[in-house]
Amino acid sequence: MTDHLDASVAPRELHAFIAALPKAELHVHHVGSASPRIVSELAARHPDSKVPTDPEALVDYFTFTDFAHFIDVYLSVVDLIRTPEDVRLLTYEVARELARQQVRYAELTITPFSSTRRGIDERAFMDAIEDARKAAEAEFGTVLRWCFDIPGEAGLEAAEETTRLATDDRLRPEGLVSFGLGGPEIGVPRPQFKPYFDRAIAAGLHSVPHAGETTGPETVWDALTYLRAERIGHGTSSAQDPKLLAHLAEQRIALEVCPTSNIATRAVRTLGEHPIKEFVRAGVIVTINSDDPPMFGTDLDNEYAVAARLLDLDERGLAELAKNAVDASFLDVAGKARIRDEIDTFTTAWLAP
Ligand SMILES: Nc1ncnc2c1ncn2[C@@H]1O[C@H](CCC(=O)c2cccc(C(=O)O)c2)[C@@H](O)[C@H]1O
Ligand SMILES: [Zn+2]
Repeated sequence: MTDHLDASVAPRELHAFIAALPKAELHVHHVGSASPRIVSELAARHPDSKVPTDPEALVDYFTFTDFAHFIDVYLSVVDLIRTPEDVRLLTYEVARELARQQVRYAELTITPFSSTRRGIDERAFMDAIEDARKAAEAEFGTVLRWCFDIPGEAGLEAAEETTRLATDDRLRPEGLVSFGLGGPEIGVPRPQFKPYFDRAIAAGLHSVPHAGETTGPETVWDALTYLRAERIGHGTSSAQDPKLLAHLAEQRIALEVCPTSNIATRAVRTLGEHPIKEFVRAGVIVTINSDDPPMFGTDLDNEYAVAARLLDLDERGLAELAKNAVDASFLDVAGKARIRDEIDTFTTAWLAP
């Protein structure tokens, strides 16, 4: 990423603080978190794939000309995940990477339709993610929860299948807490997904669609009105609509901001033009997230460093950002209090003379 607001300009002590700060991650995709090592290993196992087997070649492969190109490449990686064991390994390794960054709690967006339509047995899929979740919590101490998302461009068949997998009591995994909608927004109107979100919400799931990443603020309004969104994935274009910003602030609907993602997919031209500062100025709750970290050459720590630069934050400001994510999460009250306390204790100790 070449930008004059490169996160590497943040002082070294601030990087060390971020690396050790206990955090929560609310917007990170399962397949989009596959490390270069895992991607190249899977690519070598499947020589029919166009994904490079050399981790270094992946840097070029993960350079996107626009959002549509990003989704194309994303799906070529989805194609590499073919067995329940691939799913289990991927999930476990994602948790390891989150734990390395002191992530105590993460809501991982999973697209089960993409796996079941490629022939992975639905029962085996659920068992694989749950097995990895439990192992990760026991071994790394990181608590994982799932958001199942509809790949909107795949149509209402995908919506039906995702809703079924998320609401059928015999299938729905214990770790599932929310329901989302991802993929391209252009030509994929949000209102058509209302009946599916209604069913998911009735089954006790929280609504967290992507909106306003690649289209205007009207998509964010649609996500609020039709899909009853409790948080918004990205919501970048909300900055174009002061009434929307005021509404998000007043209703305490948090935005899941992923700065580097927005540059990598070319949703935003440069980091300097990213509207995160306008969100904060308008009183909107901002959380910092990594989206598809290896594909965008980033990780959650780097996103916090980017945020520190864009918002001119010191350690206390970064701790407040980390607490925003805890508060906006779907953890229970006791779970939130535990991580908030940990953040406060850590920050106080770090800043003590
Ligand atoms: N920044 C992002 N913004 C939005 N979404 C993002 C982002 N990053 C990752 N995603 C993921 O991409 C998927 C898209 C998958 C998709 O469009 C599709 C279309 C047709 C067929 C199939 C298939 O599987 O056969 C899939 C989404 O569901 C979402 O989980
Ligand atoms: Zn996303």
